[in-house]
Amino acid sequence: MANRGMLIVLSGPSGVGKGTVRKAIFDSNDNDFQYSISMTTRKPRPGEVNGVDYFFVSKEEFEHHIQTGGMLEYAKYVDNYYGTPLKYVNDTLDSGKDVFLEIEVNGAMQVRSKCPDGVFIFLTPPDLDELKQRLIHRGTDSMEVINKRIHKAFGEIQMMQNYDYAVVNDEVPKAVEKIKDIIRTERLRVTRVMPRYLEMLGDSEK
Ligand SMILES: Nc1nc2c(ncn2[C@@H]2O[C@H](COP(=O)(O)OP(=O)(O)O)[C@@H](O)[C@H]2O)c(=O)[nH]1
Ligand SMILES: Nc1ncnc2c1ncn2[C@@H]1O[C@H](COP(=O)(O)OP(=O)(O)O)[C@@H](O)[C@H]1O
Repeated sequence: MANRGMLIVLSGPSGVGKGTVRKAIFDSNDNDFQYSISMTTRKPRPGEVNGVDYFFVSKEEFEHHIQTGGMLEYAKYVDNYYGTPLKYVNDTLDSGKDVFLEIEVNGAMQVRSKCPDGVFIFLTPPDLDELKQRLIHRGTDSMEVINKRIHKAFGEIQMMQNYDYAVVNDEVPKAVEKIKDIIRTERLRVTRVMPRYLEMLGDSEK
């Protein structure tokens, strides 16, 4: 049986550039992990496609998934539900492939308690003014929603200490390289430990 895959969790405040950085990672030709598409009750933004960006569902459908144990984690974020469907993550990890989640901090902490051996990466803005500028520049949210997201960002940034790594998203290509380096290092750490562990098992069986 293949070794179970590694779970990689990227989070950080809204507008920091998680989506941009994640897309750049997945567009690069050396990418070899799988993106877990989240479920949300948020309405699609122009250009967003169901089953590609998110699974867009009703509140009732989302709550049904929660009640039937179909979510690895979920959170309510600025009036909407967001969550990670459990089956895809489990099946993909079981097949030996690494899975990449891009989720907010409360969900990330739920994942951390269920899968402590995951790799938790926090993407942080150079400063809060820049974060606000990015949200305004993106042009997808009303000023009211932007202010709610910035307000939330204060608390989110304090959660950074609960992550294994923090990466500043000053320039996208640099952040992408740092994240790829982290993943490479973590993979080496696992494969370095494995043979020793297997050797020890072998010894004890002698
Ligand atoms: N807990 C959790 N958060 C999610 C999930 N999918 C997306 N999010 C987060 O929900 C927040 C809002 O997402 P969205 O409305 O798409 O806004 P955007 O990330 O700012 O473009 C972001 O912080 C996302 O990372 C998920 O499956 N679970
Ligand atoms: N390093 C960066 N420098 C400047 N702008 C950025 C950077 N990364 C992302 N952006 C821009 O900031 C806005 C928010 O990025 P996005 O990926 O949607 O954030 P998130 O998914 O974290 O909410 C977008 O307009 C994006 O083009």
